[in-house]
Amino acid sequence: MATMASLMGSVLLPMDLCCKRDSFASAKSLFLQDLKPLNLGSFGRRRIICGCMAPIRGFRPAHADELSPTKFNTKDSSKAESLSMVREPDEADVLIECRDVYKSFGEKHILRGVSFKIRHGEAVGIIGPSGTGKSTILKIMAGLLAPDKGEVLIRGRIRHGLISDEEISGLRIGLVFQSAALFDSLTVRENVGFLLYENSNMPGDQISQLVTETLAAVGLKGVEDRLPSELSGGMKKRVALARSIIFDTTKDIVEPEVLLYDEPTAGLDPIASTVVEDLIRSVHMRGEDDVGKPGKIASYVVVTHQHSTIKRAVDRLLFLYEGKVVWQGMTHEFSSSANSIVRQFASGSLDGPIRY
Ligand SMILES: Nc1ncnc2c1ncn2[C@@H]1O[C@H](COP(=O)(O)OP(=O)(O)OP(=O)(O)O)[C@@H](O)[C@H]1O
Repeated sequence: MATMASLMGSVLLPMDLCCKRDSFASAKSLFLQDLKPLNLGSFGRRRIICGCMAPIRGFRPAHADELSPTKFNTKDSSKAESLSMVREPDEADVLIECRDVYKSFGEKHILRGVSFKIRHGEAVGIIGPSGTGKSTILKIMAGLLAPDKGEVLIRGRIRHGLISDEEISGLRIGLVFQSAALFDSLTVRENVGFLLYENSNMPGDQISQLVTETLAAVGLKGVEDRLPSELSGGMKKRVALARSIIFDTTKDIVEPEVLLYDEPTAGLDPIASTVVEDLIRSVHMRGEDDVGKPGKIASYVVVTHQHSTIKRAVDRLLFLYEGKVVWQGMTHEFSSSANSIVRQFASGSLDGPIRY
């Protein structure tokens, strides 16, 4: 059974099984087999491929009525004023919202009412002790796992169940797992262009050109024909990132993309970590990629334990502990927080409310 998968541009790829096959065709057939452990078998293939990518047209936020200026009598200024005071001004910028999310595995109650919002343009870190559910919440955001209770809203619309092209619109969600998770039997070109070869009408030479451009954006040149086994760990992570940011440039509408990174710097030496942290920044819309173009990722979320990644790659932090977000704030506020849980975690002390 695949223990890791990557959701890239809304598509799941099997990871650790790929090395057992030696052809692109085999990888394609594994693609669907591996979805079954994730309980996605009932979805047709097209639906999985297009999950999270339904057209933005006709998009209507859950609170569209409340937000409408015609909802309230404008003469009732006190009501309008009190509403404007409680409503956050940039609600329309929210791309993903987790609202009171619960998740258990058997008797283990992992998430117990997790709520937060990811806004357009944000770079957010999720931190917290081991086993507290950070990867679990990423998978729930990506649509790989369904919450037991609570809601995930994608651009204001509640997502029902797992990824499905009919229910989610206007947002691509990419999940980049800790291991680079490449198809070992495919070349770098085939890995990076996998979705486009499989699901777009783009001609092969156009995909190949796009692959080369995307690899250049993450600082890789001349590796298209190599196999993953011929790359260093850091290069593999770059290839995985290229695979998650490539998209069909012939489409009329390109939805914003949120990238979810699960421990992207785990296992890397400090310098290699810095390279990856800068890469994460560079593909973000506020950054600049390796060829000097502005990045295209609208927002990203990084689960990490690494102090350097917290400091270098994210602006805002969510601290998850005992199934809830117990603290959130800007990265620079983290080390000076008075919250005893945060203080203990930041100092690595054995004394404090966190027990191992
Ligand atoms: N599919 C699953 N089935 C059973 N238990 C699971 C499953 N997925 C996660 N868990 C359990 O849920 C808990 C939270 O796991 P998760 O990987 O989300 O934690 P985490 O905060 O990311 O941990 P770490 O920082 O160590 O990576 C763990 O105890 C884990 O064993």
